Amino acid sequence: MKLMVKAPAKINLSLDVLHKRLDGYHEVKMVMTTIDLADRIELSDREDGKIVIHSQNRFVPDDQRNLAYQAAQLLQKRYGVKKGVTISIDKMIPVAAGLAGGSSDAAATLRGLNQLWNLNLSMDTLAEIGAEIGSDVSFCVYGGTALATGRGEVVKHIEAPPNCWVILAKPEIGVSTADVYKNLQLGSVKHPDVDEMVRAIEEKDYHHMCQLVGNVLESVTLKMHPEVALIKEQMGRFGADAVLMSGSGPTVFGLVQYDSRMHRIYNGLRGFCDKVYAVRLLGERIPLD
Ligand SMILES: C[C@@](CO)(OP(=O)(O)O)[C@H](O)COP(=O)(O)OP(=O)(O)OC[C@H]1O[C@@H](n2ccc(N)nc2=O)[C@H](O)[C@@H]1O
Ligand SMILES: Nc1ncnc2c1ncn2[C@@H]1O[C@H](COP(=O)(O)OP(=O)(O)O)[C@@H](O)[C@H]1O
Repeated sequence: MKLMVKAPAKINLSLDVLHKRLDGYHEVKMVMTTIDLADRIELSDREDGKIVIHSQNRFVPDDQRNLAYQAAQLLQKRYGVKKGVTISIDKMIPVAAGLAGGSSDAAATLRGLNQLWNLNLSMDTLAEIGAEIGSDVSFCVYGGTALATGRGEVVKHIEAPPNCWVILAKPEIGVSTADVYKNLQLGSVKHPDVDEMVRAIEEKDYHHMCQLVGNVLESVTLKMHPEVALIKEQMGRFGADAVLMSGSGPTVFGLVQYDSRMHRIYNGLRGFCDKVYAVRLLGERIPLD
């Protein structure tokens, strides 16, 4: 049997880091939301028990390093599944970009295999399993919009943000999330007001939401890669209502409401930047297939 699943990217509208924990992770408080840029994943049953990854993208690992592979392996081991699976990843989300592409592939694999292998697990159980793969995987299991705390795996759902365009610009560099957290100097950062961001979203106050975007990891990545600051500047100049780096970067996103403004920014950035996209917010949770 075959199954297609979509794995949408996320952006962080607000990202604060509270402190470094004893386990080496950082305690975070962030608002995440899914966007209409998604990898497409095809899952095909195998009788030989093997997990096989196919992807045309040379940056996507085809072995145990792939987060989708890890998702399938965890389900096999935990639930004694004898079947295997071929996971074909049609990669649309840029890799190592701060958009949780790998985490979303893992989450989509969990949702899809739950169905393909008749496991009947709840979304909450899939999210718990996801947390073992990576901090962002739990959120990606549900999608939608959430306040994420802990190391990112404690997910509280909130309303979808007011709808708008999201323009994404990714320079031709990849960023290691671990390096960014390692270089973060918490004494000297400006903390965003995450609670106020949640309120603005729930009140569907687009302009207040735009005023509140903030990400403590931004200064770290900007120092490592000055081209990210240049993209931010360009997006602001072309008229985005809010401009912010997503996650650990290097992707910069801009928010706009009007189609005409979206086209102006999109066209202005193309040619200047490696990859540019204009997509809608998804905002709503992914139903259990
Ligand atoms: C920064 C964020 C924001 O959403 O996203 P990305 O930029 O990766 O998309 C996340 O916190 C990234 O989550 P994720 O990419 O799942 O991280 P993990 O695989 O769990 O961890 C990778 C490494 O980042 C560091 N890490 C991650 C999460 C966290 N709360 N504290 C940390 O210190 C650790 O060094 C860890 O070894
Ligand atoms: N399915 C996958 N898709 C993309 N990258 C993956 C995948 N599985 C593992 N990786 C590895 O994870 C790293 C981070 O990728 P990604 O999830 O795209 O970025 P980010 O954590 O910045 O959102 C990549 O460098 C890649 O080697």
